[in-house]
Amino acid sequence: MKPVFELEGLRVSLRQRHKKTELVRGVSLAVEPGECLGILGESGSGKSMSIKASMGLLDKGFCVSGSARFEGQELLGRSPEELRRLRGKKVGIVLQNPMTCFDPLYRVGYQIAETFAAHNDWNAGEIRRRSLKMLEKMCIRSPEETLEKYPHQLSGGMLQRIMIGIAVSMTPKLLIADEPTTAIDAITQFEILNEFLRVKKEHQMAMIFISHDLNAISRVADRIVVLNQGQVADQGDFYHILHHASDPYTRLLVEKRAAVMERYQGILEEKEASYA
Ligand SMILES: Nc1ncnc2c1ncn2[C@@H]1O[C@H](COP(=O)(O)OP(=O)(O)OP(=O)(O)O)[C@@H](O)[C@H]1O
Repeated sequence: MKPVFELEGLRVSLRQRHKKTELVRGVSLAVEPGECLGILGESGSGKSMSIKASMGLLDKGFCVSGSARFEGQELLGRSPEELRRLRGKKVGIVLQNPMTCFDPLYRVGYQIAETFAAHNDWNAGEIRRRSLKMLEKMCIRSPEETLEKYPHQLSGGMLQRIMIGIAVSMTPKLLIADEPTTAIDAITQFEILNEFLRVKKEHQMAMIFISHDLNAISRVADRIVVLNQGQVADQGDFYHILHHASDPYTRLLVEKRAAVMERYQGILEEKEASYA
């Protein structure tokens, strides 16, 4: 099957005065149609940088080389306008902090409508109908009222759900979620992950799910690529990562997860004992 998206030997460096820092050092990966690829790695491992570099989201100071292809077409070297059109329509992107994606000065409904209008030729009535339908689908109560609200009047979880809803409404070929559950509490995190699972099942779209959290990734990803210091350290399905990964860095992530689970189990047992 032809990949929807692939990176081949992607390199990103930053030149500051006379110093050149390599941030991404030859990353190769591919996402098949209908597949969810998890990119796992600790803060600073190059997860966001790899995606931003391929989608034209980096400033001029960065130097990008190698290859990034979407549906077989090279992305590196394309004009900012071409890449802007690609993002939003064919590639949906959901970022870590939904607050930064909404303008605090405008009502949520206006901002949804603006995005819909920028990528489609829907008239005002169609935009309103689709906005309400999207909010209902994302399980937002009182959709009509929500459209009238300003971002600060909604919770982080609600805004994140709306961001996913906007991205999915464009029926992109690829949905990229960069740490979409990091800035929200555990219960909302659980709901947002369910949302991704539902979208994946319903739309059969290719997805990239970026996270430093092996638990979160294991719920949605079919395959996981582990990044460490700008390089691919390991890859395989969750079972492989959990039981057969040989890379020391990957093992460290797995052990950390086991330690967290053990601690969680201990707290639960303590609580049960105190109730008894
Ligand atoms: N704007 C920037 N200017 C200079 N260096 C940067 C910039 N953004 C990221 N970096 C550096 O690039 C490297 C990779 O960062 P990247 O954002 O891809 O990490 P990440 O794995 O996505 O982690 P996080 O989730 O914390 O963002 C890190 O060393 C980081 O310090």
